[in-house]
Amino acid sequence: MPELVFYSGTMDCGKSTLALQIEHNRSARGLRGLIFTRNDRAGEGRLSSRLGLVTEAIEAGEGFDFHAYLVRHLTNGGRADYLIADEAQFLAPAQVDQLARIVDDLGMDVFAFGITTDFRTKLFAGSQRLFEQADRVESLQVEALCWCGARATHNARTVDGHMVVEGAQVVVGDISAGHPSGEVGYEVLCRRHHRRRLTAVTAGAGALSPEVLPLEAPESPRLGTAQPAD
Ligand SMILES: Nc1ncnc2c1ncn2[C@@H]1O[C@H](COP(=O)(O)OP(=O)(O)O)[C@@H](O)[C@H]1O
Ligand SMILES: Cc1cn([C@H]2C[C@H](O)[C@@H](COP(=O)(O)O)O2)c(=O)[nH]c1=O
Repeated sequence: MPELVFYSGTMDCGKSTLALQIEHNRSARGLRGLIFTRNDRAGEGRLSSRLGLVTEAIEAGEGFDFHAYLVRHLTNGGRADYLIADEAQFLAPAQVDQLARIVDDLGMDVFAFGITTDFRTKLFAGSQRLFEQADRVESLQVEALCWCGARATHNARTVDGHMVVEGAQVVVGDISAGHPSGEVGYEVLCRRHHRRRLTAVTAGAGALSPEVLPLEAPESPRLGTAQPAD
């Protein structure tokens, strides 16, 4: 049975890498896929992984109709055995419904990849609809880690390494400690540190270190940083 599968997680947990692996394995066996994305960091019409791999993709912007595109493609003699949609959190609910229709009416597997929640811990509309419509929701096996060593479950938006909680939901960007001054970046955190707005910079943690473990211990006063109230 064809399926709509949603691979969901935080930023930097390997979603795009997995999308490229699925594409590689299937095309190596003679299957033909169509690859879609929206707002990839590498630019329009690109699906890129932090491991350095990148492939061309069809940009599924606002108003793009997946079902109509597929029907046109097939009517014109094109072939498609499966479909990949990266950055699916940015899709509109109606576009996710089109993906579900492709599975049901055209009999194709659809693999969607996206982050679950935004920097304010709210579900993206595309992700919410995927949770509602997917046959399966899968977590990635490689866990992204918070600076404290715990599994990262939340995405923080940062400016100069400090977590911010105001701003537009969509700001394309990357996780990195080295953003130029004032530029928006992202950092993955555990819930505990997201709640306290404690990033690696504000916690004074350069790299994951045994000194910040065990996780149960209170944030060390050694760090000397003020902790925002809950
Ligand atoms: N230099 C590196 N060496 C090995 N693995 C890396 C390197 N840089 C990134 N990665 C891996 O790539 C993952 C991010 O992959 P990516 O597909 O770009 O994530 P996502 O699409 O979920 O944001 C990281 O979790 C890490 O496992
Ligand atoms: C948390 C959050 C993220 N984004 C953007 C930042 C990136 O461009 C993508 C996620 O890409 P990844 O391949 O999963 O790293 O989403 C955003 O616009 N708003 C947010 O709140």
